[in-house]
Amino acid sequence: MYVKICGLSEPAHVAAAVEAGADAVGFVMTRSTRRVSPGRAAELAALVPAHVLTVGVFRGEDPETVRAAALASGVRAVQLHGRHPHADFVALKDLGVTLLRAVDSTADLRCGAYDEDLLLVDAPHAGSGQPWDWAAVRGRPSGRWLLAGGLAPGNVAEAIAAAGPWGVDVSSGVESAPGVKDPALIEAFLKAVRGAA
Ligand SMILES: O=C(O)c1ccccc1N[C@@H]1O[C@H](COP(=O)(O)O)[C@@H](O)[C@H]1O
Repeated sequence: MYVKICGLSEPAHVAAAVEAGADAVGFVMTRSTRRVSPGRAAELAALVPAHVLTVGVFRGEDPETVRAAALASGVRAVQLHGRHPHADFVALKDLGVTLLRAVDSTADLRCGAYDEDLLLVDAPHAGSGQPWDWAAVRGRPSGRWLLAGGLAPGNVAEAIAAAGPWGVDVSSGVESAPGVKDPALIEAFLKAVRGAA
C-alpha cells in the first residue's frame, strides 16, 4: 500500500514522515492554511531521500503557474485538484515529473485517461478532513489510484477495506491542530496502514 503524507511545512515533520516509512510527501502550493512558497518547498524537498517522492499540490492554477512553482521547488511530482482539462496534463508532460490527477468520485476514474500517472480520489472538499462514502468507489477506479479524504489512524484500515485503493493520502488526520502536523499521528497512520495491508 502506497502512502502519501500531505501538507507538510516543517523540517521535523518531513523527517517524521520519512522515518515512519512514507512513500511520498506533499507540499501545498495553493490557497490553504497549509500553503508553503516554492522556496520553502525547495528547502523541505532537499531533506527528502531519493526513494521518497516529493509532490507539489495545486488547485485550479494554470499550467504555466504550476510549471514555475514545480521548477522553483524541485518537486518530482505535481498533484492537480479541480476539473483540469486533459490539455493541462498534456501541457505539463515535458516537465518530466509524475502527474497526479485529483478528483472527487463523480469524475472519470480511469487512471491515465488524462495522461496522468496516478489518480487521487478525494472528498468533494480537498483537505477538509471530512470522511466520505469511501465504499461508493469500490471497483470503479482503474489503474494506480490513491484514496484521500478524512483518513486518520483510527479509520484508515476501514477505508482501505471499503474502497480497495492502491494507496492512501492523508493531511488533516495526522494533525494536532489545523495545519499543524503531529509526528506521533504520522507514525500511527503508517502503522495502521501497514497493519491493514
Ligand atoms: O490540504 C490542503 O489544504 C489542500 C488544499 C488544496 C488542495 C488539496 C489539499 N489537500 C489534499 O487533500 C487531501 C487530504 O485531505 P484530508 O485533509 O486528509 O481530508 C490530500 O490529497 C491533500 O493533498
